Amino acid sequence: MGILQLLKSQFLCHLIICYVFLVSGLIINLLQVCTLPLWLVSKQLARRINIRLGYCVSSQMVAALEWWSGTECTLYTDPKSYPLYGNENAIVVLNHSFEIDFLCGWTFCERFGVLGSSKVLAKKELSYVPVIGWMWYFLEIVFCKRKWEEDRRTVAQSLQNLQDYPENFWFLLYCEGTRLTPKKHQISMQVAESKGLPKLKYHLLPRTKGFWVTVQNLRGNAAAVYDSTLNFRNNETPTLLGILNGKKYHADLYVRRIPLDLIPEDEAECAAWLHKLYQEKDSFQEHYTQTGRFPGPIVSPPRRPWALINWLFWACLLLYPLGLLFAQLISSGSVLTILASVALCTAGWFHAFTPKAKSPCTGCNSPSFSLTIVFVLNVP
Ligand SMILES: CC/C=C\C/C=C\C/C=C\C/C=C\C/C=C\C/C=C\CCC(=O)SCCNC(=O)CCNC(=O)[C@H](O)C(C)(C)COP(=O)(O)OP(=O)(O)OC[C@H]1O[C@@H](n2cnc3c(N)ncnc32)[C@H](O)[C@@H]1OP(=O)(O)O
Ligand SMILES: CCCCCCCC/C=C\CCCCCCCC(=O)OC[C@@H](O)COP(=O)(O)O
Repeated sequence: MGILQLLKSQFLCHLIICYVFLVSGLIINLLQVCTLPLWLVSKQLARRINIRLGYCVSSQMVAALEWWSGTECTLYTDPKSYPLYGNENAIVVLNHSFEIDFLCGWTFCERFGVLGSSKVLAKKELSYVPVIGWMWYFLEIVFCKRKWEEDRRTVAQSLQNLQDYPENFWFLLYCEGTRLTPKKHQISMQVAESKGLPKLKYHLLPRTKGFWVTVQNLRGNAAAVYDSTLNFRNNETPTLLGILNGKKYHADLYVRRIPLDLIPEDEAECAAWLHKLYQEKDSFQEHYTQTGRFPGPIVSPPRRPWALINWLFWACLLLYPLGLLFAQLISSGSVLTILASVALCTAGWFHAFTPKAKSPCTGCNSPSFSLTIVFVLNVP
């Protein structure tokens, strides 16, 4: 193991990264609250400011992926579609199989300049997560309760609100509705069988209602659907903790641009269209498994320095007071306080990064925000 790799696996480094993320995130949440009066005066200006504030948060996670872990993200797509990416509004349909699939999505958003304005149809529970969830309120993220009777109205309304959005955005839709596990796959394929639909090997049966309502409400606003299929080389199972540990992954994303006009307006036809799309996505995954690559040419956009620059800015700003705090802690000479601080940090780290039962944060074994307590309580 090289020195750099050893450094990346150090608890102290993880603590610093999380500290910068959490504290800067909470500051940005506060700044977002301060933009509230501006919404009444100039909605478009408030939106543009929030896009940039949002970028300051999400690009930190992108920086961790691109610069800290050095993960490589390769794009397979038609070179004719490439110039349109980032220059039009689009609905992104992505498979939901990996813990960091959203982060790979964000990386491409960053490279095509739409990270701050990127949107998603997210489960309501995520809106309560400090930093990310609170930030999303101000970015007009669309939340759903996964109860169609309620969602059909609220989701449609939130999408209509985006009609006059001032910057290009990508709207991400995980049509599978939940992350793939063997158990969920088994149940999903029973549903497929009962509906007389072909079984899928690599995907859950897509939920069609959210897709239909999105397409209907973004017609005339979004130009295309980006059918995106993600996989990782060498059967890697990437995790956020792996990223934090500086583990390098290799993501491959296959994107097909489908003009929105080609998607049927009728609900039943639209549902059938989506089922067919997922059968095609399944065949692309099969191709990847067999050959180790997706069909089509590689046109990878290079990583940009902005995410790293943003992180360095926040790190400089926030590590100085932390350094003072530590100096005070050491100079206090109280062994008890020092030991209590170390114990709190360790407990916080374990609580945040060990698998646990379903949490409202991610619904799986992803980090929670309990790390906050470490910093709040770590006062000499
Ligand atoms: C160039 C580069 C291109 C691309 C780059 C890639 C990406 C970058 C883009 C943007 C990035 C932006 C942000 C990313 C950041 C973070 C994202 C993080 C998290 C979000 C993740 C989530 O929260 S996923 C969960 C929420 N989302 C969804 O659920 C969406 C999908 N769901 C739906 O659409 C649903 O229809 C619904 C939510 C609208 C309503 O749900 P409800 O359950 O009430 O209704 P359904 O119709 O779905 O259910 C009833 C029907 O379903 C059948 N059924 C029952 N069981 C199953 C089953 N197990 N599987 C499938 N179907 C089932 C049932 O029979 C009913 O069928 P009917 O025929 O009777 O309707
Ligand atoms: C700079 C590095 C910063 C390190 C600190 C990391 C802290 C990151 C913490 C949280 C990031 C929140 C991202 C939210 C996206 C989570 C994706 C997700 O949770 O999808 C839910 C979906 O599956 C459906 O779940 P279930 O059907 O309920 O199961």
